[in-house]
Amino acid sequence: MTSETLSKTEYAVAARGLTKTYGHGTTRVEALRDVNVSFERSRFTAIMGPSGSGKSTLMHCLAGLDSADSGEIIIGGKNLLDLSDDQLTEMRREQIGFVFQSFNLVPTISAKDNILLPMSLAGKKHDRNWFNTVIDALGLGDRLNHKPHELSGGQQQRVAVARALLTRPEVVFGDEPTGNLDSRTGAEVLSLMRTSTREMGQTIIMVTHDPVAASYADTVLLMKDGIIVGSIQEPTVATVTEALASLAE
Ligand SMILES: Nc1ncnc2c1ncn2[C@@H]1O[C@H](COP(=O)(O)OP(=O)(O)OP(=O)(O)O)[C@@H](O)[C@H]1O
Repeated sequence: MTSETLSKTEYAVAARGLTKTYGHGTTRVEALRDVNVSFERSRFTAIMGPSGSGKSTLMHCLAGLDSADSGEIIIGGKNLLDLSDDQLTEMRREQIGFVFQSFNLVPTISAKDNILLPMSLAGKKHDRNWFNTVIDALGLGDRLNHKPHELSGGQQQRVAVARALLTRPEVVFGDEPTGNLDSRTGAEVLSLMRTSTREMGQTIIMVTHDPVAASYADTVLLMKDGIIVGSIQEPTVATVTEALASLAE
């Protein structure tokens, strides 16, 4: 498929022939070996696989945080590998949202200002209706004037999710977004992420080690040794656990 045909599809993110190698000689590691993958719009996808299988490398390359050696990555009709550094920065700011394990909120400003920060940095005004929709959906209405340290871990992560959703990015990437939360709070955040795909049309791609977190996704992609080796539709904790066990064999 060419970049032109990829950009016209219903995919929010698509990659073809992605390779990434770290190191040289005896320390050479092929972290991605000719990865071909497409992520449909409005779907929640979890990427799973054994340690070292290439999950983080794939996510970092797809999100433009790391550069692939070859291949193409199409987001919003553009091939990331063709963009200049400035264009890539703009793409990350406008088309890509991030939710990290460690929340990454600015401690000195309120929840509301944290949520608005990417738009303020881009010099853009936010759409008040959309802001209210996101805040209502995430149940943050009475927490907006609090600073991050005045919020629980779950509330802080909901602020991070709201911040990611507010720009209406083409895709939100999550890196173990519930890794620092207890199971009940994690379940709440995952449900909200799932709701954002169903009710707001958001596309989410999440890397996780946790079969419970993955069971909230529509699809689980399984990686091993730098390639995608399978997928599970409508995953359950049991099907994911079983698939991971068979990958480890
Ligand atoms: N900066 C780096 N320099 C050298 N090798 C690296 C680097 N980053 C990753 N690797 C190697 O690339 C391979 C894939 O790593 P990656 O972090 O993508 O795997 P992962 O599936 O996310 O692992 P984990 O589940 O442990 O986080 C591993 O063999 C890793 O050691």
